[in-house]
Amino acid sequence: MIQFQHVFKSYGQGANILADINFSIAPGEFVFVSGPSGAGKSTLLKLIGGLEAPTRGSVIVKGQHMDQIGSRARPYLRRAVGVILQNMHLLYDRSAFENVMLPLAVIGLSSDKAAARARAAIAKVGLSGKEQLNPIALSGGEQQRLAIARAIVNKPAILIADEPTANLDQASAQKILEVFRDFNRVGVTTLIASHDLELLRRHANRTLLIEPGRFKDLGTHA
Ligand SMILES: Nc1ncnc2c1ncn2[C@@H]1O[C@H](COP(=O)(O)OP(=O)(O)OP(=O)(O)O)[C@@H](O)[C@H]1O
Repeated sequence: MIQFQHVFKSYGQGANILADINFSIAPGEFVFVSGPSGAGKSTLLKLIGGLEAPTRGSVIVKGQHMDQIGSRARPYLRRAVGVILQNMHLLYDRSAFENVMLPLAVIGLSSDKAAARARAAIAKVGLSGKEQLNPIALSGGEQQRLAIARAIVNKPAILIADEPTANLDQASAQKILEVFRDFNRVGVTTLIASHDLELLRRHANRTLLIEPGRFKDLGTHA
């Protein structure tokens, strides 16, 4: 599903953030990406989402070399990966519902179908009834769930999330994790970057550890 082959990544003339990274993730896996701040967790997720290109090596997602895909395949692949970045990028001049509708605008669904899908996505993350609120009126955990609804509304095969539980209390973090688990249970391959060791300890899963100058696949631990 996702393969990294000898991947190097640096920004501009800077040093390598990632150096010779190799791993593969099978369909339906649930994987944490962990490591200290600045080690390159977001960078790794952005490579999978096609938001950054490797400096060297291959990133292969659903059989496609991300650096070689033509402009026609790119939107398809972009939709295959639901991306939740650290600062969520919610639009605060629109309603929660309109935020979730945004990714549907480009795929040519009728407005009825799009609205039904957006409502279903909002229901899946437990926000039914809050559709017309501005995101600013939602709690941190609810905003995070809204960002998840927007990321899954196109039914991606892969979901990647960068620190989705940052700044949340334990109970809200737990709820967010459960939302991801629900999507994973129905087959969505899920990658979550987190440096919350407590969270990682409580949820035994395969973990990829990125430390400055070191990458380790810790495998699945109980
Ligand atoms: N667009 C960019 N241009 C230049 N440098 C960047 C860019 N994006 C990230 N970096 C640098 O790459 C390094 C890794 O950043 P990255 O965001 O991937 O780390 P991280 O492990 O996700 O950190 P955090 O846990 O703090 O979010 C950092 O030193 C960062 O400053």
